[in-house]
Amino acid sequence: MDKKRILVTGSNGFLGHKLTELILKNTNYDLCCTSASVNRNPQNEGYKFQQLNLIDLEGLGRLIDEFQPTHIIHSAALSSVEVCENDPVLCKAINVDSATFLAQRCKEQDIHLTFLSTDFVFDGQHGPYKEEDTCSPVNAYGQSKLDAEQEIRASGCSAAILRTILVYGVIADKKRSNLVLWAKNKLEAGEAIKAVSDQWRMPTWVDDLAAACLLAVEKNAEGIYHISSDTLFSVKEVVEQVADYWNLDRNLVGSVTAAEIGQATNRPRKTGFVLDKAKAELGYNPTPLRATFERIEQQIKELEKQNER
Ligand SMILES: NC(=O)C1=CN([C@@H]2O[C@H](COP(=O)(O)OP(=O)(O)OC[C@H]3O[C@@H](n4cnc5c(N)ncnc54)[C@H](OP(=O)(O)O)[C@@H]3O)[C@@H](O)[C@H]2O)C=CC1
Ligand SMILES: Cc1cn([C@H]2C[C@H](O)[C@@H](COP(=O)(O)OP(=O)(O)O[C@H]3O[C@@H](C)C(=O)[C@@H](O)[C@H]3O)O2)c(=O)[nH]c1=O
Repeated sequence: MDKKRILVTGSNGFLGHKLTELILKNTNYDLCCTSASVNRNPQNEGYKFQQLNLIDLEGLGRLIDEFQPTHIIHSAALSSVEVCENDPVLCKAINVDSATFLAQRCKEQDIHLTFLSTDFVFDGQHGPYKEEDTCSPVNAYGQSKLDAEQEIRASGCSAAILRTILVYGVIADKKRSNLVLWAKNKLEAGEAIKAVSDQWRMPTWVDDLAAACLLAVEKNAEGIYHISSDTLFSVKEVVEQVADYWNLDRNLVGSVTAAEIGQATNRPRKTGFVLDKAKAELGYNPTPLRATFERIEQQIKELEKQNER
């Protein structure tokens, strides 16, 4: 059986690192990675890497012609809410126009597209959300992702749109922090932190998200799927779970409201997802929070050993 040829965009990113690691473990896949900067993944053998700015659509088209992917996992994005608010032109170019171009190419060349989207397509007034619930983004980032979703669906290409939430975990690139690592590192340093008490999320372990992407690839899945953990926590409760698991001082965990950190209007208050469709159609099975912490602890130790070599 011919190998699947997977092109991953945003390979230097949080999810991109995990996707590279997971895809390289499977001999049925050939991998090509692309990202705006030079390859930051220390796992830099066994696949083609092409540095490319996605604004260069001609260059992106040439890469697709050269690599001839059967599947594209489009993970690249301007993923900062604030940057997207401050630079709507750049936000549209990266988050919408590149996705639109890829969808058109995928339609023309019969390539399957997996697109990463977000809970920020919702307004956060009625979570947890099903895939068919009405979208009403409250920030430019969420709007750009919804616009991309709509362009992809209008293209008629074979596509899975995976929406996810507040991704956490550990990768080799220490520059890419996230809620869990931020809380763990601060509390281990004995530093007091303030966690948001009035935002509710179903945080997603990056390893589960990468696995979900490959489920979509394997099944040539079509449509929108909600991918997250299946327990709704306030952000502060997630941080308290981190303190409890790693036996850190809960008293260092203070409260802050979304309004106090300038996130009252530009972030949805309560999201979370109903996972029935992803579980039934993809076989998606999220890892419980504390079990993800156990795996993160093991991965941190493995990375420390690799760094000692
Ligand atoms: N992290 C989260 O909590 C969530 C993420 N998502 C979505 O999942 C996807 C992956 O997220 P995550 O891994 O956190 O993203 P990151 O921000 O960690 O990585 C995004 C990657 O996109 C690349 N990129 C950005 N602009 C360009 C450009 N102009 N040309 C080429 N590459 C570019 C960057 O490349 P480089 O580093 O080389 O410059 C970066 O590595 C994104 O689409 C995001 O919107 C959805 C919900 C939650
Ligand atoms: C700065 C700060 C943030 N927080 C919380 C707020 C927020 O819920 C969480 C993460 O803060 P951030 O602003 O980095 O993350 P935020 O931009 O809210 O996260 C989003 O990222 C994009 C890519 C998405 O698609 C969304 O699903 C979501 O994951 O940390 C605190 O608790 N205390 C703090 O001091």
